[in-house]
Amino acid sequence: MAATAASKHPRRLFHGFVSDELCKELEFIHRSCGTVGYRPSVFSTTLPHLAATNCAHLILPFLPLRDRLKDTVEEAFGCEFELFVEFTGLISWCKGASIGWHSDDNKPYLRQRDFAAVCYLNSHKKDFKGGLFHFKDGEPSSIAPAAGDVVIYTADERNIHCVDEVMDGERLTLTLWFTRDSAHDEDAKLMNLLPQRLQHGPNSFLPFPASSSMYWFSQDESGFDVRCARVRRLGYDFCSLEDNSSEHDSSCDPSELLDGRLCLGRGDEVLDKEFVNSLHALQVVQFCYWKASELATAKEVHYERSARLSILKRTSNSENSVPCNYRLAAEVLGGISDDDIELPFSWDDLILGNARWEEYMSKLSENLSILIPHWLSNQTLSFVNPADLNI
Ligand SMILES: O=C(O)CCC(=O)C(=O)O
Ligand SMILES: [Fe+2]
Repeated sequence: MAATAASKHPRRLFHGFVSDELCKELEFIHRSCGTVGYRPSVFSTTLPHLAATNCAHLILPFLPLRDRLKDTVEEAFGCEFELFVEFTGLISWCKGASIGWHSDDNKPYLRQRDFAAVCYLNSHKKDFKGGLFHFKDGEPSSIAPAAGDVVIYTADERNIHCVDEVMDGERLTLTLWFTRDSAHDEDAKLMNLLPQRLQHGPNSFLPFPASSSMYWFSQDESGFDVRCARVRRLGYDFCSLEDNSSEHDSSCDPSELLDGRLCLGRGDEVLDKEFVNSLHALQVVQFCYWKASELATAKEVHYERSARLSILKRTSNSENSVPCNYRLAAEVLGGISDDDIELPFSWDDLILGNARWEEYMSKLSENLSILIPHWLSNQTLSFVNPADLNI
């Protein structure tokens, strides 16, 4: 009987729960802010990490979905108690990542987890190979991730599950766990980090990188910085302007160069614009990738009015010296080799994209400044349209 089956394995699968546009926006956030994750071949972007790297404004796009998931879980499982979000994170699994049979509350430090929600942000076969999800018993028994679909289930032994090894590409999810225990409320943690943001002022939307070890992916004595790998994947690289590079202290850790001012290069050219650090440049490049088709149609109109930035010839001094194994990066992040990277956009698109990135970030940042005092007084991070707050 259906009712018995549902109570034996309380779970639900929803198709088309997350819009394509939001899937792409969250992918942009992950590819421009993510760090190396807690398991091999995994990258993650958590909300506290965004707050800690001066990107708290990038929490806003998560919130309406986060609220909707909480309501859906409470309703689907008939919760007569309040739920708290314990964890919200973008998680990507690359070649070689998998997880065997488990329940999500199966460690002493995970006992507080009552429910899970996994939102698939990209699709099996199209974006990655392998990575199918299976429940040990009950229906549905297997899920081929498709962008926009969401599976929710109880975190206990009624929903033992596993994920097949990812064979190629990057499998991206937004994963949330919910708890009845207010001591594990993620909002409370975030609330402690947000007031710092108010001190920086509403126009402070430039990212601060975390420690360079958080971006270092290592495997078998080799490795790469995920920020370098991700700009490289879109055809660019970080470089310094010639005059600056001669001043670098050769004894310093090359990864620390990624914390300071740098430029973007492509082939033998360098754009004459300094970004405050690698995360800033990476965000602009990833933003252009996200908005590539919009930028391609908008640029004719734009160039009649805008002043162009110049493109310089690269010199040997401008190479950055972070020792990345790009072959390993290409293997881990997707089957694109160094020789056949497709360039999705031109310098012109990048210049226009940089202006659009500033508009996007400053709007989010302004909204965040309106919302923080409201959140602090309510002690919860639920989504409200800033225009309705009448401040
Ligand atoms: O990404 C998925 O499909 C599920 C991942 C999982 O089981 C976990 O993170 O515990
Ligand atoms: Fe799991």
